[in-house]
Amino acid sequence: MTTKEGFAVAPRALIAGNWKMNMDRVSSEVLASALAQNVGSVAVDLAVCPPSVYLSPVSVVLGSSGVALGGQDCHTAQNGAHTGDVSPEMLADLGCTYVIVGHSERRADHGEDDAAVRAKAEAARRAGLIPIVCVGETEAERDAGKALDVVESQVRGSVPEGLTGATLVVAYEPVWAIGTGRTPTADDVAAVHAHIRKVLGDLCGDAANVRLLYGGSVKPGNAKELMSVANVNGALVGGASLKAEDFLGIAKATP
Ligand SMILES: O=C(CO)COP(=O)(O)O
Repeated sequence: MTTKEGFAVAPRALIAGNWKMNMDRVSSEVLASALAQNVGSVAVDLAVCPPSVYLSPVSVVLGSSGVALGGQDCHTAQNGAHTGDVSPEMLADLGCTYVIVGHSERRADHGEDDAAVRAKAEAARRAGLIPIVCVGETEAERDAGKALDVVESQVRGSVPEGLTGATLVVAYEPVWAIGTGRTPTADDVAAVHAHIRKVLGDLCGDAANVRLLYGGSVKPGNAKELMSVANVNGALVGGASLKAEDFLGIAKATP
């Protein structure tokens, strides 16, 4: 049986919260606890990506609730003289399932290019983590009509070859939609996601099963429309992932 998007077996949508550099220990635990208690009321997979210093307490609170844990970034090495960095093996050791790589804030603030992002995604696989590889155009690139070209080039440069629906997640996050309250139209999201799916066909054996997340100003109020777009298999949520009610509201609005 195949779904309208062509999945051999439709994966559940994934709603992942990128807490970025927010929260403190107690508020992290309170939020994680609310999600752990309510995960049974949603029909999607949930994941949270807290700041690395709070992974451990959040992991304890999540326990065996089924809410998955992820890192926000990782180094490529397993260990060594890399002051301030965290290896994918360390994330796995704390119970992480996922790690975000290539977020636009890291591409912009830390000069990470596609090759660096791909190396991180490969390192994540070495540690058994599922990389959430982020791509997305800037406003100037979209205005110049280059959104599809930019995203294609990022996918080809950042996604390692040979991954599958079980070992890769890709997040489309238009830079101009992050934290701005602005979102692309459903048609624009559909066009980019269909294009990413097509490009992944050259890189992955089962591109149809790779979950493609949309990220950028996803809120409970717009989640239903955005999450209903063809080839959208979930969301990477920033601001609205910091409140249990909003994050769960997005999860509940996701088909
Ligand atoms: O960058 C994002 C998630 O990684 C999106 O952030 P916002 O949901 O705050 O726009």
